Amino acid sequence: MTVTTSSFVRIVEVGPRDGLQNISQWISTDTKLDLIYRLECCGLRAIELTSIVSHRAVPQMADATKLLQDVHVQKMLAKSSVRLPVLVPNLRGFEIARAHGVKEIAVFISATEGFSQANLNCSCDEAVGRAREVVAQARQLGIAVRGYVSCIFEDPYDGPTEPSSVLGRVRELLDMGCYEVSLGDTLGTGNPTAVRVLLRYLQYHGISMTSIAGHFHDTYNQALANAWAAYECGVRTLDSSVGGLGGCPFVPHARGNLATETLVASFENAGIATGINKEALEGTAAWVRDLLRKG
Ligand SMILES: CC(C)(COP(=O)([O-])OP(=O)([O-])OC[C@H]1O[C@@H](n2cnc3c(N)ncnc32)[C@H](O)[C@@H]1OP(=O)([O-])[O-])[C@@H](O)C(=O)NCCC(=O)NCCSC(=O)C[C@@](C)(O)CC(=O)[O-]
Repeated sequence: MTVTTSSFVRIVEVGPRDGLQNISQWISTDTKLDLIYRLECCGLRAIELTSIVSHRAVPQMADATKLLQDVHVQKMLAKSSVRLPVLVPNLRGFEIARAHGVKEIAVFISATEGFSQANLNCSCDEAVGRAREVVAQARQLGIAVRGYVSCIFEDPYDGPTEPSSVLGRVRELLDMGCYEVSLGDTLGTGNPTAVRVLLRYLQYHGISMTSIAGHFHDTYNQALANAWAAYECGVRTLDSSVGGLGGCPFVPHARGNLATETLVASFENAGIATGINKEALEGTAAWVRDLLRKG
């Protein structure tokens, strides 16, 4: 692979949503807003703000509406310089997002049944149906939609995932109008070989890597290597979370995402631009670690 200084990778920061959603201690709305503001100041230009989901399922996201009403968030939403997706599982979540001026949402499905039931309380096909309704309405209103497919390598309840299941779900999301599909190694059991095999399989079946993002959890310290494997296969969008926060409440022993500061340092050191201020990001990561230590 030839790496030139004109190479670029786009980072989608998922810290305020995926990063925080599995933390049991309550994090105040002000602290969440502070995190979002700091991330923006680091130069991140795609920040997943929150999710509008059941407060019983994910208590940490219960203040999504309050967060979206914040004056600074409203100003950020009014500008077009930062993409600020909000995760929604159904039309109800979409309606709330829309009413608060959200210009981008993310819908999420699983490649596997066990996780779909645990996460969304419905089958994969039902989840696709809900996503389709949401995407149709969003598209009519000019709201951009990102899609996620979870459990690309393994499901915590069903075991290994068939690549054909991933392909089918990716196609469905793209066909319904998602501009990009983020592939979630939800358990973090992937490795660079598995990433290459899956991405080549998707490419072989006509999926363009320009419409794919990588979302790697770091359970076995493979997330950075997996990000590189994805990059080598042509993926130019990678999800990560400052401080390596993250995990899904419906994955037993879930571990964090690839840390944004690790991703940025590794790619910048290899001459691949991220547009992010490394020093400011390190400062924010230290702030996050301090915050969680204090509890
Ligand atoms: C999808 C449901 C709601 C279905 O839940 P359900 O029980 O099938 O649906 P329901 O319609 O019967 O609603 C249950 C309760 O949720 C409420 N409700 C219903 N919809 C909403 C909404 N939009 N916003 C707020 N509240 C809502 C509804 O009002 C009701 O409230 P209650 O009567 O219990 O007080 C539920 O299963 C849920 O919220 N699940 C949360 C899933 C979640 O957030 N998971 C974590 C994110 S996914 C992830 O982390 C993976 C990813 C994306 O990062 C990629 C990767 O790593 O793989």
